[in-house]
Formats: sequence, C-alpha cells, structure tokens
Amino acid sequence: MGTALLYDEEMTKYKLLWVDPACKIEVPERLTVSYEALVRSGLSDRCISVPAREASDSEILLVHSEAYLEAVKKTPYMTLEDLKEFTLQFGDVYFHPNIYHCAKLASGSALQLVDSVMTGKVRNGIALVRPPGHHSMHGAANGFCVFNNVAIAARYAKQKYGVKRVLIVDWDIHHGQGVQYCFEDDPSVLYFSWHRYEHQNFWPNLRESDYDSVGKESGTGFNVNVPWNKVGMENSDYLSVFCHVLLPVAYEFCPDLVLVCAGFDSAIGDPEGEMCATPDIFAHLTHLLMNLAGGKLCAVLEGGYNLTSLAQSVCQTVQTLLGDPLPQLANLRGPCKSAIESLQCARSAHRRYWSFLKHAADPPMTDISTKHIKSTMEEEEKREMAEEERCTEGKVWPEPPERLCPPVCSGSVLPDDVACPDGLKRLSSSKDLEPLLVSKLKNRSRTAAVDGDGVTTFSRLYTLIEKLVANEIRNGLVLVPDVTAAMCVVQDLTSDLVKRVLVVCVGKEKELDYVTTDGKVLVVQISSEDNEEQRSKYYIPVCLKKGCSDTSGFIQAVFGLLLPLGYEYNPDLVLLVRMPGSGVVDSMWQQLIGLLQGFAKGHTLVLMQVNEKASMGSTASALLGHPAPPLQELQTPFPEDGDALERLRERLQADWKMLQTTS
Ligand SMILES: CC(O)(O)NCCCCN
Ligand SMILES: [Zn+2]
Repeated sequence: MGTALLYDEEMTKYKLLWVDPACKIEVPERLTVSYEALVRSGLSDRCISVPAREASDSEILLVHSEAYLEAVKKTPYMTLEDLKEFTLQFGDVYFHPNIYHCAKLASGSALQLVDSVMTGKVRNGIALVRPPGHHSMHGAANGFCVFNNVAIAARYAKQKYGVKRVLIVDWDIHHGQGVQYCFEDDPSVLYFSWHRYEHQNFWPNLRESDYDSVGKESGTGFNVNVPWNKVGMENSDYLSVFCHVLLPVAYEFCPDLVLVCAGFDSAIGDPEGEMCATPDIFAHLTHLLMNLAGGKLCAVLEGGYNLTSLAQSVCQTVQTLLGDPLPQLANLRGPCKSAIESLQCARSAHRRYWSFLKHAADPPMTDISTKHIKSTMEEEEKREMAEEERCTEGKVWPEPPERLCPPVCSGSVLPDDVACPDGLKRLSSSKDLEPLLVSKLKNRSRTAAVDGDGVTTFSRLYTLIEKLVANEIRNGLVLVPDVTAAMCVVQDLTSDLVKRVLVVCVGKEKELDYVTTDGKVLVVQISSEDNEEQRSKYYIPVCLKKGCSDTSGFIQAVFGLLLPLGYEYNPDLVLLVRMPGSGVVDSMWQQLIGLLQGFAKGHTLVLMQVNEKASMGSTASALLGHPAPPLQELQTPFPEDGDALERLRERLQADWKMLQTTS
C-alpha cells in the first residue's frame, strides 16, 4: 500500500497583515518550499495525492466550543482593524480574512488523511497544512494555530472508525498544550511531546509543560512530557528519548493508530528551536514509529520556520513513509547531561504507570524543574554552552545523504529443494570462490563437511554479501543446515568487505567463539543463557529468564539496549541470526527485523536454520518492508529481567554512551 500526500495551495493564501515580531516567521512560503522540494525530488509523484477538504462544523466542534467557532466564523468579514482587535485576545497568533477557510482546510486535510489510512486506501501519509494546530484550545487560538488539526483527527478516528487507542507523537519543538488539555484525562489517547522549555523560560512558559504533568484522573500516565532545558540538542538526544522513553511506552500502549504532530522547528537552523538535530533524524523518528499500529501513521505538519531545514526534513519524512532505505547516522555520542536529566525525570515520573519503565532510576538529585537556572555553571555546562554557540552560530549542515533504493529488495540463498518465498529473488552463485577462501572456510567451519553443496552455499552467501555491500540488494534471507557454521563463514566473508558488522543473535548458542575485540564485530545475544562472565565491550549477552518467547522482556531488551547500541555502533551490515529453538514469537521476530532496518541502510542478512523454514514467510514479509503485526497484549516483564537489564545498562554505559539514562 502507498503513502498519501495532502497539499492544497489554497492554504498558502493568508499571511500576517501587520507588524508582529512574534508571528512574522509563520509565512506562506513554509508550505510552498515543502511541497516544491517533494516535487523536485520526485517524491510527490511516488505518493498518492489525496485532496484537501474543509472540516465541517460538527468535526471542528469535536474539540472546540461553539462560541469560539462562531467567533472565528466572523473573521472573513472583518476589517483590518477588527482583525487586529480580534487577535488581541489570543497569544502569538494572527488572523486574516482567509485564515478561517485555510484552518478548515487544514483540519479537513487531517481528516482526509485519517480516512485514507483507516479505509486501507494507503498505509500511511502526510498532510502539508497551515495554519498549524497543536497550540489551539477548546475556546482559543494560540501559537499560529486556529483549530487543533491533530486533536480533531484523533476524536474523529475514535468516533468514525471505533479506534480504541490513538498515540499522538509531537516532535515539534514547542509543547502542544492544546493537545495536552484535550486528552489529559483520556486513557484512550496517549500524548507524547518533547519541547524546548529552559526551566519554564521558553514560550509558552507553562508549568504544566514539565515532565511531572502525567495526565489526570483516568488519563493519569497517558501524558508524557520531555522538556529540553537547553538548546543545541542533537540527534543523540532525540534518539535516546525515543529509545528510553517513547518507544517502550508506545509499545506497551499498543495503539491502533499513530498521529504525528510533525513540526520541524526541532531541526537545526530553526530560529525557534535553536536545536542541532539534522534533517535526516526525521527519517529515523518516522521509521521507529512505523511498526506500531500495523503501520497506520498520519503525519500532520505543525511548525518549521527555517525554509531550508524544513524542506529537507519534510523530504526525509516522506521518503521513509515510502519505505526507502534510511540514511546512516554517524558519530552519535550519547545524550548530553541536560538531556539525561530530562530523560531520567520523565522515566521516573512514569515508572509507576508503565511496566516497561518500572525499573527506571529515581529522579536526579538536582531538581531540574526549578525556574531559575543554577547561577554557577559547572564545567560541563560551560563546555556545552561553547558547543551550542558553535552549533547554532554556524547554522550550516550537510545536505542529507541520497537514499538510493537498491534494484532488488530481498535476495535469498536457499537449499535447492526449498521454495523461494514470494517477492524474494533467489541467488545463484555467480562464480566459484577462490580456492584460498574455500580452504579457509574448510578449516574454519566446524561442520565436518564443507562438502560440495556446502561450498555452493558459501559461494552463494558470498555473492549475496557482495551485492548487499554494493547496494544492489537491500537485504537477504539465508537458510542453511547449520546456522552456527554459517555464522563463522559470514564472519570470514564479511571481514574484508565491511568495516563493522552488528550480529544480533536470537536464542542460545553452544559456544560463540568468534567474538573480536577490535570492534569489527559487535555481538548482541538475546537468550535464556546467562553468559555474563563472557561479556566484553563487543560481546553483550542479554539474559531473559524465560528466554526469547517472553516478548515483554524481549522488546525491553530491544529498546533499552539493542537499538541504542546499534545507533552508536553504526554498522555497515546487520547479521540477524535465529538460533534453532529460540522460541521467539513471529510477531516479535517481524518487529525486530523491521526495527533493525534502521541500521546499515537496511542491509540486514537474516540467517535461519532449514528446520525453521516455517517462519520464512513472516521473515520475508518483514524484509520486504511490510509492517509487522502489533505484538499481542504485553504482560509485565519479569522483575528479574527488568532489573538485570538496568544493571547491565549501568555497567555498559561507560563504554556505550547511548545507554545512559541516569546522570
Ligand atoms: C506550531 C508551532 O508550535 O510551531 N507554533 C509556535 C508558536 C511560537 C510562538 N512564540
Ligand atoms: Zn513549533
């Protein structure tokens, strides 16, 4: 299924008609540069164009009061003076004779997007709209927003499609207080927002934007705020919050629909955010949400005021929605001190509501919600300040790398008597291996026979790896008689082809004897085996008491450990090995394959034993980019597992900065 794109140039036909420094950045060009970038890059042609429409009164009244709607209805007939007068009652927003029309189109576009996704016409989509929505409230316009597009869409989805649970992810750099107020007592809508806060010194300066606003009454726990108390946040900070706060909660919540308040003022160069995350981060943020709700994701534009980074960020988001390979994110050095404090506060504020955060540490000693920034700046903060100057001063960043789609998505190497799953391209060995390599393989692999077909298998394997590295194929599935032997072979074959291989080993393995210490290979093993004494920087065993069949423990290990490690290690190839008898549940297996596609431009090599070929279909489906089915109702993870994972993280965080969640 495809990706919907909603855009209507009518929404460019309003602008600020008087002098107001707070509002001058909200210009029509925001929409035109975004759309034109999609056209120029060829991305718009790959989307399914869906027309905008006006939201009806009853749809707008799902969120707003009649009094407010009636008042806004009068604005098209107001004189300039009346419009100025009318505007004075609201904060940081302006009105225009045509803005009511555009606000109805913006909300209606969000509803069109929900219809397209919920009826299965498309898998996901984005609506390029203005005016934005997430600040507008029941009876008030605010922060350039007139109607709350995403809040209306959430209520509409519940009413029209009986959606039970809606996740709203707000990655705009401002707090969408309008959304928070709308759903804070509603357990069916989980609202997550990060936002520039600076201890309440940044607009809209609300006490309730802090991490301790967790929702109220039956909605307690369903409002997650992550305040940024410093500017200059980078890709590491954003990914850490996704891995250590949002994703565990989102997976436990198990939404039927994901709505994104897609504001791009959280990107580098934006005058409002003053952050340093690069536009390609949105490729990864989008990707990390795409395996929730069976892939049903609706992104609605909110803010974004640097026309260059806005256009780039929109393209990165759409390209991921279309299923293209992700760009590699280089040198992620882990969250900064301030981000860790925010992370730790948000996790500890929510640990009583979300079993995946149950083992989160206590809040930091320093009370970060005090209004006044500490007078004395520690050494670290001085250094960060210097870092910020350099980063926002420069306001230059590299153009996001091109994300080329390999001609073949998934290749397979299978025994001749095994049928190739639909969509996979069976590889035959293009050439025989050099005798030298064959002899190396012979004495390397422990299986007695690297007999005839063994060598054939190895040469096919080599061909597949060569094509992955050459980006002729995105990913591959390999079925072999003995995964352990094959693992060694792959190590040998890849050692001179790629710099870094992330090996994810699912299930226990007799002995893992090929772990390197030079960092060319990082092995993360998830099993019921407690190989703690063998642990080293590049061999990380994760023990689950009940093994891989315990999906709760498994998903916790994936978000709390595997993903942060993977981002920091930044491999050029991912080798995912499914040990026989691992017991991993198929939906979890597909989720894992989906998530691992975020690394190495999607170059994932899945190694399975022939006797597990029953799982080949679901493996192929995940490799071909189909969204993984939602995980069944997740039980509370076993306490010993959650505890062990926290301890393991604390021990590893000296070597791996992306594992830090405590200051
Ligand atoms: C949509 C938005 O969050 O970008 N609006 C920002 C308004 C800032 C007012 N000072
Ligand atoms: Zn914003």
